[in-house]
Amino acid sequence: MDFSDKKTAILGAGNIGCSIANGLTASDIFKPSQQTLTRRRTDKLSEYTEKGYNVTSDNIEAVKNSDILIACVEPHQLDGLLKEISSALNPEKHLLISVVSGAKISDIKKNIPDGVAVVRAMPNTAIAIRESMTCICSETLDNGTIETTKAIFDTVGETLVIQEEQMSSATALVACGIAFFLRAIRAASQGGIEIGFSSQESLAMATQTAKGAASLLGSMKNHPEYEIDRVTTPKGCTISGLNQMEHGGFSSAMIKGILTSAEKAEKLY
Ligand SMILES: NC(=O)C1=CN([C@@H]2O[C@H](COP(=O)(O)OP(=O)(O)OC[C@H]3O[C@@H](n4cnc5c(N)ncnc54)[C@H](O)[C@@H]3O)[C@@H](O)[C@H]2O)C=CC1
Ligand SMILES: O=C(O)[C@@H]1CCC=N1
Repeated sequence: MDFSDKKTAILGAGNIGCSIANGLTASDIFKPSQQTLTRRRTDKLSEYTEKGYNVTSDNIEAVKNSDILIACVEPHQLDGLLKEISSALNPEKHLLISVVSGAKISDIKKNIPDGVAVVRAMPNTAIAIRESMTCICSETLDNGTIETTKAIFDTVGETLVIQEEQMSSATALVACGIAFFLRAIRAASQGGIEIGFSSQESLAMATQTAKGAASLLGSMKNHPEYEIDRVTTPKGCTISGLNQMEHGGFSSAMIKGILTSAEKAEKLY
């Protein structure tokens, strides 16, 4: 899909908003000059101004100058943002993509004019380096908005179209999930320090090993347990370590954490 004559506005350019902007630029689907970033304190976006993005605190101006709007504010800030931009929204022109956790499409539609296309997307911060897993949903699959949204997010990682009822679960697994795996890498590197590596060496070794594990699954398409079986030599040291981790509740802690995050995500708005 060609977006060369389209413009985007990231409304609320904080952590995920800036990550999305970086990813879109890295994918070359939108040049910085095609992207507007809004934030109340624009001084915090000076590096983006220098790179050629349009930076403003004026959401209405951003909406008027753009075709694809990506709402990236915190859940409690969403209603205020939507009420502010409502008069500038044009059903003939705008596609509104919300990455806001917990806010349903029906919630969003209460605050905007009839007919404006609304899609929800749930990316993660790895979108900045085009390695996001982004889950997408809309009310209807037949008006082209999903295709457009998918075409955008396909350039910055993998995408999956899901039902809206699954969106809080997706939030836990893919958006929060980045933090879960980062914490796992940190834990591994702490273990590495205890067995003799410097902090830097240990983190580099844990990071590359985690990347290798993820890439193995991505390339070979095998179940993790199949790949684990290839590492666990009978009576060897891997199974000893793995079983010790399970005695400590490793899998259980990850599963319970994901359930807790999904429940919280549902209540965020
Ligand atoms: N951080 C993450 O990894 C992910 C976050 N999300 C969702 O994205 C949303 C944003 O999360 P974060 O980026 O972490 O929060 P954040 O607090 O870093 O970013 C929100 C930004 O919006 C700005 N803002 C608030 N009201 C505004 C307004 N009326 N006009 C312009 N700017 C305004 C704030 O100043 C802030 O910079 C949340 O709803 C969150 O649930 C979704 C996926 C991943
Ligand atoms: O922690 C949060 O609430 C947001 C949503 C997913 C990632 N960050």
